[in-house]
Amino acid sequence: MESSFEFSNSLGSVSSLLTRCRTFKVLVIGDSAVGKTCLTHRLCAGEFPSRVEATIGVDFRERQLDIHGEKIKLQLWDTAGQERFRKSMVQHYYRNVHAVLFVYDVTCPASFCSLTAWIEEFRQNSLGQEIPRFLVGNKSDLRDPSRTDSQVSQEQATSFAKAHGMMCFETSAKNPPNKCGSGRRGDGEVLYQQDKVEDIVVAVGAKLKRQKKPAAANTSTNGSFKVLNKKRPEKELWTCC
Ligand SMILES: Nc1nc2c(ncn2[C@@H]2O[C@H](COP(=O)(O)OP(=O)(O)OP(=O)(O)O)[C@@H](O)[C@H]2O)c(=O)[nH]1
Repeated sequence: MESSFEFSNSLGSVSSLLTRCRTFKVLVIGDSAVGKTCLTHRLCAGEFPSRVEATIGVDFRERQLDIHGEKIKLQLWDTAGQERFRKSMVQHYYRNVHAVLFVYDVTCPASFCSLTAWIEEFRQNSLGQEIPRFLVGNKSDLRDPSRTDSQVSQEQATSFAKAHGMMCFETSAKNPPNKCGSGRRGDGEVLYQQDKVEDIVVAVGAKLKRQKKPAAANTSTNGSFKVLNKKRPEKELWTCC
């Protein structure tokens, strides 16, 4: 009796091992107000939040994915863009990170220029590991074809991404396109592209799935350090799948 109980127990643990999904820590960084919180909401919950406040410290959201038959979980770390809300947290952000989304606002060239500083911070804190990085231009719904000078062009984004070895996307957390598309000027230059938000999570998931031996995700959610959170309850950790 006892041995069959032990046997079924061990079968249970084998099957739970087989069905357990790998968790990957994905850092979302960029200037304040580029839309990191809204984007992570959209990526995880499929909706635009009705109300947002500046992130204090970090917020977490999770998204489970099925990539070619393997379940994986992306743990998105929505970090504070404002220096005063992130100072003491920076080292925690980068601990055991598996991927980074660098976010800028396509209608705010200053947020694009800041990417160099964000990349430098990443470089200084990530101990030189080969971590997949993605560039995301947000707020594409605000693009005004008559004011291209005050916006970040697709060409700029593409060449920046290429120079830094990143995949590059342009989307809108508020009004995401249903299908991919692009806009061209008379001379054929691509001014913008439209990526579905889902394409971004799938690209991140697919890249991470291919990683042979991911490090364990950061233990932040089991209280390894204090997370300074916003006051509003909907910003707390939740899982959508
Ligand atoms: N039109 C438009 N507005 C957006 C979009 N994404 C975010 N916003 C708005 O941009 C503002 C800032 O959004 P947040 O998501 O709080 O920005 P954040 O980068 O998380 O800012 P911090 O927490 O300070 O780092 C809010 O007013 C949002 O409603 C978008 O895709 N389109």
